[in-house]
Amino acid sequence: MTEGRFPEGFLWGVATAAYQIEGAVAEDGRGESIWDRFSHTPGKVYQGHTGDVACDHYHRYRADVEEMARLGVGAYRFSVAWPRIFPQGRGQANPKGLDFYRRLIDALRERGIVPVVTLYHWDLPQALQERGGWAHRDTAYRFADYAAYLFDRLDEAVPYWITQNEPFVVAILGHVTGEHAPGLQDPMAGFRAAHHLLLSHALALQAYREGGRRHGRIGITLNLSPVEPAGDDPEDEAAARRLDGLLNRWFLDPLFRGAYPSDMVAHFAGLGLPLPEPPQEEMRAIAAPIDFLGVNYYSRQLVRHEPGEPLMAMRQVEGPLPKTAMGWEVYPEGLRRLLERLRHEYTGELPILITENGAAFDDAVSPDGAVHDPARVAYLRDHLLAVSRAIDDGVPVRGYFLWSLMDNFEWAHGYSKRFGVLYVDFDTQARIWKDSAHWYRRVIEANAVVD
Ligand SMILES: CO[C@H](O)c1c[n+]2c([nH]1)[C@H](O)[C@@H](O)[C@H](O)[C@H]2CO
Repeated sequence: MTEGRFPEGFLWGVATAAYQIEGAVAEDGRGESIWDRFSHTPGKVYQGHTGDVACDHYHRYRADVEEMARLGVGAYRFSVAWPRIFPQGRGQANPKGLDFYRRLIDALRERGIVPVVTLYHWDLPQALQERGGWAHRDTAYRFADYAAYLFDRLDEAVPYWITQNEPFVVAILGHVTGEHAPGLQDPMAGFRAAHHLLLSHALALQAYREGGRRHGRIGITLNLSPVEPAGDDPEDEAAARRLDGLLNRWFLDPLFRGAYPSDMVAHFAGLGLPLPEPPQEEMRAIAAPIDFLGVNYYSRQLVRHEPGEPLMAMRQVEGPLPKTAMGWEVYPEGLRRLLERLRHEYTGELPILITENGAAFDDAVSPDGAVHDPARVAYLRDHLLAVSRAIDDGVPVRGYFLWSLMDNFEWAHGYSKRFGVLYVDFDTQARIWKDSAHWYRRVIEANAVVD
């Protein structure tokens, strides 16, 4: 394959998530989510922004699907809002919630766009949080019930299912740093949540495999990054190994080796965090075969040893490379290296989908009415070239989902960070194609990186 070209049938897509784009948070029976609660809690989100309206996708989905068709994407990755399906997280289902996703999926299929459905993208029903949330084992079983409910009713039309989006972020930012909902700062709750998220994946996987004739493929999405020492001090290298152990291996090892990384278990035990030995049958279920691994890649992590930092004895440092509006280094080579590592250490010939890759930049509408975003075009081009090189080296990458279709609610940053290839004017809800959208359309058409 010549550099920059992609295999026949490569899946080109865009990605979004329910709470970030839908709005209509109290419409048609939807229940409250932890992000509704968190975003309405003063001081948690930039300038008090919430997902109450977001991109109003709940009402504008047909027009948004038309934009996807104009882009020429073959697939669309979106998430189902659990609180629309089960407003209390369990018990009584909400038919109007399911109906919205049926209409969305029908609109996609009418335009030849494959739905790729993420079951959980952070919007836990608040009622389940009040029963303990992900730190409570029962939530994993409620997730499996929710997943089975959707499998039984939507599987005929959904070729790809993703159980969890980024369990690391849910566990650590939601339960240890407190930057995300539910805003806890309790390391033991974080470790319990991490295990219950993996358990929920395992239980949903069992429900999929055992639930009679199923038509699709099922996997999980992890946020993964190369972790590098900021200097050549052996202590910095050890710190990098520790962050790699928590960010990457804490999830990859259970999924592909059936056990938590022993060096990290020992590290936390040494801190007086004796993690309970998980039942072996749970670890076996977590390691059950999946059909693909979803990889979200944005940048690398650069770390130094920091003796005073209580959990990891490390601190992340700013690197020298050009950065996006999030302050993340632009490091496309990291994506190629990550994919090579995955193939050699974990996934082998298992198909990989890049389920998120993209960048935020300070976009603005120019006097000519266009949105010129050369930095995003350059970011996307270089990362697609990295994917193409990995494929040429034999890594079985089967698809790429650009984050994101359109500017949306960027969690604690609210609407201050724009990741879309479509600019959203949140006052009018107008969608304006950025130069990167025109470029991405040409990439898809050519099935290759273009200038
Ligand atoms: C380190 O970045 C993470 O992997 C990551 C980045 N992102 C994500 N995870 C989430 O899956 C999306 O909901 C975010 O909107 C998106 C952009 O921030």
